[in-house]
Amino acid sequence: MGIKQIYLWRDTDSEPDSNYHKERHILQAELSGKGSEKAGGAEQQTMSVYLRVRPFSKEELSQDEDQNCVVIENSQMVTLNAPKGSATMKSSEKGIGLTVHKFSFSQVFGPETTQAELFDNTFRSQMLDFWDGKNALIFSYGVTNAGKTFTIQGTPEEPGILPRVLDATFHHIGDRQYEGMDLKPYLRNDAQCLDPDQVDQERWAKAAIFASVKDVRTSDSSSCSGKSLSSSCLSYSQTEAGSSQFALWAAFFEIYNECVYDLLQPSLGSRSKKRAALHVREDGAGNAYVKDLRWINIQTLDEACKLLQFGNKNRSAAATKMNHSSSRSHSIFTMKLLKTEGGTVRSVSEFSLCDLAGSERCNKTKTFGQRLKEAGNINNSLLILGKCITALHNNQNNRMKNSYIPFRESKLTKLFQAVLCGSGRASMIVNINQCASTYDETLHVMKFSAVAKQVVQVIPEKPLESLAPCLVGRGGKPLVSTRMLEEQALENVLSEDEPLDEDEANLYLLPQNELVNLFERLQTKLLAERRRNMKQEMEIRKEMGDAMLQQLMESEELRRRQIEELKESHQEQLENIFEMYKDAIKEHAYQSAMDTLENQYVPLDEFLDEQQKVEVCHFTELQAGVRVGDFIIQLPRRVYSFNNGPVMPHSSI
Ligand SMILES: Nc1ncnc2c1ncn2[C@@H]1O[C@H](COP(=O)(O)OP(=O)(O)OP(=O)(O)O)[C@@H](O)[C@H]1O
Repeated sequence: MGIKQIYLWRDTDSEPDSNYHKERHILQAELSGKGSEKAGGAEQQTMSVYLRVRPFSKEELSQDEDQNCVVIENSQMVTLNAPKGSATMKSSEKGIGLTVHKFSFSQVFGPETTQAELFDNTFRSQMLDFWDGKNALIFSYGVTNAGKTFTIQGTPEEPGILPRVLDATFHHIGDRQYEGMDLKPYLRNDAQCLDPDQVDQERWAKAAIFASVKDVRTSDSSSCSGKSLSSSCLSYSQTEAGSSQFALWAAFFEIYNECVYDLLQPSLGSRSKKRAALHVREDGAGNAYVKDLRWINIQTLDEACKLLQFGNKNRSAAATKMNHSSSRSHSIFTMKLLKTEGGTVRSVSEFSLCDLAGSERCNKTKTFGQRLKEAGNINNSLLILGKCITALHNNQNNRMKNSYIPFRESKLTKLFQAVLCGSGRASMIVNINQCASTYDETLHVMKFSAVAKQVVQVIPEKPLESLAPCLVGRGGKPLVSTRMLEEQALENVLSEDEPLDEDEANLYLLPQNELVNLFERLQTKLLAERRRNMKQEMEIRKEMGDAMLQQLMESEELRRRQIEELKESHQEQLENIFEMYKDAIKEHAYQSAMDTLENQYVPLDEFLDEQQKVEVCHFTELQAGVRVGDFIIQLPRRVYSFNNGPVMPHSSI
């Protein structure tokens, strides 16, 4: 396969300082060949994505899993051939998709690659970054049983990347171990100065973990043997001279069903107790960290291995059809290296190794109930990791159109957001097996990694956060002003790494009047710039004002039209109601008239009878009236004759 072998640390006879710088230079030269470039003091580099193909196991060979599905073309190219019966083959028979896929990687490692070869050719540059105060992240990705844990942790006989990084780091520290245990990582990038009580607590916590590991070690096989790897693999030299000292702290946690659990919590042994999930919070600078995560100070490889062993015991593992002991959680081992000088913390760097849960999809693993929920959460966080990587890549391709990157949608991506965005170097190891039965899942993994490979990381030469860790005391109160630390750090950057360029250096040689002129010119420039900015701001404000006014007018017009329409419809309704009333009144009047008529109706016979009666009555009255009239006429005469005797007929009174 022709993998390049580079044993940089073998040269133990030469000067330590020169060794270190020589290593850096060679690695930088290597990196420049792998697509890294420098722009404005920042290093731009596509994310390193390595492929590791694991060998077949005896059972797999006996089950006819070897169907030439994975063919390694060269050190960077691999071909996948769809086997008969796979979904990919069936789709291609229907005319959808291809049966052959080619993928390229930063480097491809075949089944015969040893753990040492893999480590030497991949992650050393990140380890040097870590020693240099920068952050690093490695994550392993692949389906269950593809060799992720083997690559990250390995076995006692074949230690993986993590024990190798630890071993190399302890060799790098050598006798410059900061024994005090009173400087501890705090939040994401800061350090805390512990008082004696707190130091005692740290010691007890550490002792409690190690006490329980002793029992485990006899029964459990550990991936990390605790014996130095230097003799078997590489020899490391102490690299930097000077008064620096180092303190290494480690944490081990897992993300299971979107909950973060501390794997270094001793109480986890008891099955009845429910584990407490930890919260993911943000520090003042927006960096995510796990609140209340247990950090243990480790001073030897043996201690580190015990931690790993302790955490592994706690790791939640659930049976699936594909691999009975498969891990169903993302496990993350994080180291923080505090570099101190004269009681001041110069830098805090972080190195995380993330062993992702198997990436298989639900249907394949035949999962139900709790397992289905697990699979859903695992797939979700991996899906979001994929989405983040795709969005990062898309944004880099099209800088005008920045799309949303969903870092916050899963704990995993939230925690690694800073590194993925360039606060450190991130790399990915893709693990695959060659089995025909898992071909479709493997193809899915390969497609995901193809996108990841295109993500460009812009890593500042000196990330500011690593320059200025804030030292805090009990309760997180700053002990030293951050500004002072920043100034000191800036001073360091200027004095050590960035010699003044020619123009800046010449400034000191200029006579005073020229300096005054230069100052005035700069001041004029500054004023012009400010004026330009102000003008721009005013234009923007005006544009925004106009747009708002326009919007207001439009909404007012809309409202006016709505009111008008409402008025019209009300008017219409009123008119209708009025018409209805009018009709009702008419109807009522007619009805009343009819009722009255009906009440007053007299049949004709009755009416005629009645009329006759009336006439008879009238006649009778008339007759009676005549008689009365006669009587009245005769009355005076009668009265006279009564009084005076008989009177003359017809004489008037
Ligand atoms: N490169 C390799 N050489 C030899 N054996 C390997 C290699 N890679 C993996 N194996 C073996 O294959 C098996 C599965 O590997 P491992 O447990 O690392 O898979 P995994 O991807 O981590 O699975 P899971 O997702 O379930 O954790 C183990 O027995 C391991 O020892």
